[in-house]
Amino acid sequence: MERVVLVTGASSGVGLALCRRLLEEDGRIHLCIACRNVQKSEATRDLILATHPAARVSTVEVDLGNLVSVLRVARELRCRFQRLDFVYLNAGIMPNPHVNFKALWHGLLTGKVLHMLTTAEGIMTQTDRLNGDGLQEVFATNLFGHFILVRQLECLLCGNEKPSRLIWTSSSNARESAFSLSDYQHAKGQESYSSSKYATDLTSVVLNRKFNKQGLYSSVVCPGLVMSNMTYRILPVFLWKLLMPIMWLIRFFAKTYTLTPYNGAEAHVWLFKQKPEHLDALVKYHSCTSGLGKSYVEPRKVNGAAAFCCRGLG
Ligand SMILES: NC(=O)C1=CN([C@@H]2O[C@H](COP(=O)(O)OP(=O)(O)OC[C@H]3O[C@@H](n4cnc5c(N)ncnc54)[C@H](OP(=O)(O)O)[C@@H]3O)[C@@H](O)[C@H]2O)C=CC1
Ligand SMILES: CC(C)CCC[C@@H](C)[C@H]1CC[C@H]2C3=C(CC[C@]12C)[C@@]1(C)CCC(=O)[C@@H](C)[C@@H]1CC3
Repeated sequence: MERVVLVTGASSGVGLALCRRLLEEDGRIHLCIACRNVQKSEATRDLILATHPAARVSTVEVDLGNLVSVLRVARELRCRFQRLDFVYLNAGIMPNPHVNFKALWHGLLTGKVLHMLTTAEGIMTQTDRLNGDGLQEVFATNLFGHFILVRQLECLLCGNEKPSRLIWTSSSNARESAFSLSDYQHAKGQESYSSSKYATDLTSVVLNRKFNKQGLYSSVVCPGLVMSNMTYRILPVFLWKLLMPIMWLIRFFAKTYTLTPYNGAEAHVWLFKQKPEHLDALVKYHSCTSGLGKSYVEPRKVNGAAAFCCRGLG
């Protein structure tokens, strides 16, 4: 039976590399790519078919920051498919990023520089805004749109012969201290990206609690630092290119400097091959690349997730 795999944010970066890598793993899957509009869907399908001409690739359009669009695509998917085996919840944004280089320099003096270079803790802020639905844009796009999509697709994901899987692209920038239940959309702070990714980690834990019995399993991954449209909005492309030799050097000390979308998709592809019953719901799977360029996956506990579960909030 062919497996049906849905990937959001498939038009570029990690999502596009993931689509190609999944087809390298199993050329018989039915890949359904979700992009923002028809032009992007068709261009992405052409790109994928150029390297995998025999692949079965279909398209759907969704703006994850627009609830009407999410409900519409869920309806369309329910009509088109009888079940979904894998859903990669990968689309994401980081609008108006700002890097505090002074704090990075201070980190160098206080010995925290490696932590800063891998998590961006204390050196990155964003300016968020309200979207058309009156929700904070980062929360809505990175988490809430995906969450509503999952809930709307329950009938395709639960109670199937084989377990179905949700795989969320989170981040090592996810931080407990950036998230607050009393301001879960992060309207008041300037770390909306970090908050949305931490909320994603917790959501995955809670989804496992609720749905494992019905054969649906959820995992979170971090692709590491990847050169993509997202990072090209943080610093200009030419500067990243100039910094490339330094980043290859940093990679000897910071294994999460995966740098390419292909390497960044390592954990996503690894999870595709694992039995979900053997995975730990409280772990985030990190794509890593060694100094010599070898890719591998490292599991790390999600900070505060166990405590969150114990408090019974799930
Ligand atoms: N790059 C990095 O270093 C890291 C990235 N990540 C995460 O990886 C994921 C992929 O990002 P990456 O590949 O780097 O960046 P890209 O910007 O290349 O990819 C983001 C994808 O999300 C899509 N997207 C954005 N907003 C929406 C929306 N409202 N509705 C539907 N699709 C949308 C984009 O579509 P469109 O082409 O239309 O804009 C694009 O396909 C994100 O979740 C990001 O947070 C995590 C850790 C590190
Ligand atoms: C590496 C260079 C010599 C200096 C670059 C400084 C900063 C622009 C980067 C240092 C740490 C980076 C980082 C991210 C963006 C660029 C930096 C702030 C992310 C926040 C990108 C998105 C993510 O999800 C995180 C995992 C990244 C963490 C590290």
